[in-house]
Parts: sequence; structure tokens; C-alpha cells
Amino acid sequence: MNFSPKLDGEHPETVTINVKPVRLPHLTDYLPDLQTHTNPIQHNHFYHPSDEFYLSESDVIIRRTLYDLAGNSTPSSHPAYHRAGPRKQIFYEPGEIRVAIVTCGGLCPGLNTVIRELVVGLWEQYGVREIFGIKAGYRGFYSMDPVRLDVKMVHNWHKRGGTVLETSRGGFDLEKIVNAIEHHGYNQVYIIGGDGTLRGAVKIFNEIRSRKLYVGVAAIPKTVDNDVGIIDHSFGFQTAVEKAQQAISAAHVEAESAPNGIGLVKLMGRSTGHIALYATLSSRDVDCCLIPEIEFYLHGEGGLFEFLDDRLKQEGHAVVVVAEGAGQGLIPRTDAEKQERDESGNPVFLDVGLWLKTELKRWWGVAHEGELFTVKYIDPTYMIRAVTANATDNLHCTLLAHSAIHGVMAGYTGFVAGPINGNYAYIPMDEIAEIKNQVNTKDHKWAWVRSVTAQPDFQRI
Ligand SMILES: Nc1ncnc2c1ncn2[C@@H]1O[C@H](COP(=O)(O)OP(=O)(O)O)[C@@H](O)[C@H]1O
Ligand SMILES: O=P(O)(O)OC[C@H]1O[C@](O)(COP(=O)(O)O)[C@@H](O)[C@@H]1O
Ligand SMILES: [Mg+2]
Repeated sequence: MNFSPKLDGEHPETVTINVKPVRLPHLTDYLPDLQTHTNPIQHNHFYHPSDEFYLSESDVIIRRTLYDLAGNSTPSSHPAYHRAGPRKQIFYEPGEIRVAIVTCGGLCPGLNTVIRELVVGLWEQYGVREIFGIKAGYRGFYSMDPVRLDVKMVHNWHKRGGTVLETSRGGFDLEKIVNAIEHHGYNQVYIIGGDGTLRGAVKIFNEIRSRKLYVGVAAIPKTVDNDVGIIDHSFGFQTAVEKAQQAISAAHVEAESAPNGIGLVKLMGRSTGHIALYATLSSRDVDCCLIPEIEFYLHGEGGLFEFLDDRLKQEGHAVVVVAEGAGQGLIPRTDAEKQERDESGNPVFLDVGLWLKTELKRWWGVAHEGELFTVKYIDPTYMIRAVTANATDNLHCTLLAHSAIHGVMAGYTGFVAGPINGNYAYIPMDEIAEIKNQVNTKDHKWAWVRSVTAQPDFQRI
């Protein structure tokens, strides 16, 4: 596919962009004789769909929106993903659909909204009545009884934090999970989880495909850390940033109200500092933001303590925000601690906030013996994710859930529903599972953090 925007003035040439549609797995790849059915939305009196209401394979979203028209560093082709939305024909008979929904990994604001909207969307738009919740993450497929869900039951779930279905880490046993899917006769599986969950979902999808099962698998990316690649942002992230403001404000008040006061806030962010970065930019009370993507150091020229010394002299107080995964290499730990992993295999972190607090006090004691100094450490980690989604995230969760449903009904499988450039798209699971969204420390946002805080760049002099 080509399109050729005409440019006026200085750039008279036509620029051709080669758009490459990204192929999505489809049930008919291995079940070629599947029957199609008219989408039941066609007869839903609330919708009255016209032909434009439906999307087709030719509706795509081009991933890249920024171009250098001088042709510098322009790749030869541009991936375009299928747009999410209802298709005129579906590959399921509504009366024969049996759905499983599971939530895995850590909490994230909006989980319950996604579950609710999956149930409501399936029930109201497609007439599905066999909908089951899998308890406690992947392990629940084979070790617990499923919970039957209906619209009445989930009515208020979007007003609750956490996940009513419960979640867990670990417990991924591919054989047992796919056996359970077969045993229970599920033909649609909706998986809500983060990077680890998505890697598991790819395996489940591959196994289902190799067994040639009539089962569509869709995932909805969940991560409070916003560390899943390709998509614009994950649900719950904005709520978490908003919630983090309260901790930063409290740290600021505490710091301001003491001679040489430091307010220290630890925010979530296992290997990416998005929450810390966005919270810093929106708060403007932060003097220094430490993220996993930037190695920092404490002592010497250009270090954290030299900077804070200066800030305390000038302002009398300072606020430091640290992402939980920052500075992990600096914290002394035993060999056993270095090997420690959670049940999913994620490295277990030491508390960077507590360590920093101790180091700050030690430094001050030596550098300014006898002078008053206070560090107030606030750790709101679970408070920013164990909350109800805000209005924007709730809407986002709804659109994600409905997008996933329309995609599965259309026979697509092994995909993730997510926002790309403000529109909802279907992305192959294996592609998204391997791409981490890290803070780009070379772009304007990080430069903006530096200009707001005037913090050091921690490039050793
Ligand atoms: N590489 C993997 N292969 C299969 N399953 C995985 C993989 N990584 C994680 N999982 C499973 O995915 C689930 C959630 O993973 P976890 O890393 O805890 O959270 P998240 O999905 O939020 O990143 C767990 O049940 C875990 O066992
Ligand atoms: O819930 P736990 O096991 O205490 O883990 C905390 C971790 O969960 C998170 O909130 C989210 O991580 P996941 O998206 O990988 O589940 C991280 O920010 C944090 O490091
Ligand atoms: Mg993760």
C-alpha cells in the first residue's frame, strides 16, 4: 500500500511512504472451513448499524506518525495495524460461545472495569451467556473452579479497585492451562496482564494453534508501570500518576516545614520510570527524579548529594522522587539477595527509598555535623495502584474490552487490543510481548524533567 502526501513550498516533491499491513493470526489459518455469521449487532435496535459502522481488513492505523521529510532515517516500510472495531461477519454462533476471562500479575487501576466491560459487551452486543471468570491468575485455569459471570453481577465492578477475580504471579503451566481450556469448552479466552502475562499468552496461543483448537485468544495489556511497548499507554497509568501527586505534595509539605528538610517519595516502576517522570512533570514540586533508565551516583562532583547540598542551601528543602527500580545496582546485597526472584521470575528489589534515606542521613552527619536535617520517606507504592480507575482510564478500559471482543468475534486470535496514535488497534501478541517501553532519555520529555528540576545528568565528570 502506498500513499503520497503532496507538500507545498520548500518541499515540492511527493513523498511516498510504503505502508506494510501487519498480518494478524486468524482462526481460518488452521480451521479453513469455519462458517461466518452475520454480526448480531446488525439486529440490535440500539445500534442501527450502517455500512460505515463496520470495519474491515483494509482499515489500518500506521504506527509511525512522525517523519523527516528530508528522508533522514526513514525506514523503507511502515507497519500498519488493523483497526479495532466490529466486523460485519463474525466467526462464532453467539449461542455457542463460552468465554474465559483471567487477570494475571500485579494490580492496576481499571482491571475490574475491563472485566465488567468484557462481560457487558459480550452479553449485550453479542448475546453471549456463558461467561466465566478464572480465579487467581493463570494457576486458576487448572486448580480452581471458574466463576460464572453475568451483567447483573458485574454492574458495579468499575467502582472497585483491584480485581474481583483475584490475581497471582507464577503458576504458569502450559499443558495444564490448555488442557483446562479444552476441558471446559471455552472457545474465547481473554487474558488481562502485563509483559509476563503476554509472554505466557503467546505460548497459550501457540499451543492452541498447534492443537488446532477452535479457540480465539486475545489479551488486554495491563501495566501500572506503562512498560508495554508499541501501545500509546496502558490503562491505569494515568490514575496512578494522579494518585502519586498526593504523596509528592505531602513530601513537599513535610520538607518545607523543617530546616534542611528532604521529602523522599518512592514510586512504582520496576524497570521503567514512566510513573516517576510523569508525576514529576505534573507536580513541579520535585527537585530530583531518579529512574531506572539513568544510572545515578551519590558522592562527588555531579552526584546527588552535591546537588541536594546546593538545593538545601538555596531553598532550605528538597523533594526527591525515586522509581523503585532505580539505583538497584548501588544497594549492597548478598549473593542470595541478588538471585532472589518472585514467583513469576521477576527480580526482587531492595527498598531503594529506605537505602537512600539511610545514605542521606549518613552523608549529612559527616558533611554537616550538628546541623538540623530531616528526611521524610513516603512509600505510596500500593496506594497508587490499589485504587479505582479515574474517568479517563475507565473509558479507556471500556474501549479496550470492546475492541478485544470485536476482534475475537471476527476470528482474529493471538492478538492484543491497544491504542496506537489515539485509535484502537489489533497487534500480534508475539510482537508486543517482546517490546519494552522504556523512558527515552534522549527526547524532550526527559530534557523537560531536567529543566524543571535542574538536576544533574549523572554523567561522571
Ligand atoms: N516467559 C513467561 N512464559 C510464560 N508465562 C510467564 C512468563 N513470564 C511470566 N509469566 C506468567 O505470567 C503471569 C504474570 O507475570 P508477571 O511477570 O508476574 O506479571 P505481569 O504480567 O504483570 O508482568 C504469571 O502467572 C507468570 O507465571
Ligand atoms: O505486586 P508485587 O508482587 O508486590 O510486585 C510489585 C510490582 O508490581 C508492579 O506494580 C507491576 O508489575 P507488573 O505489571 O509486572 O505486574 C511493579 O511496579 C512492582 O514492581
Ligand atoms: Mg511485568
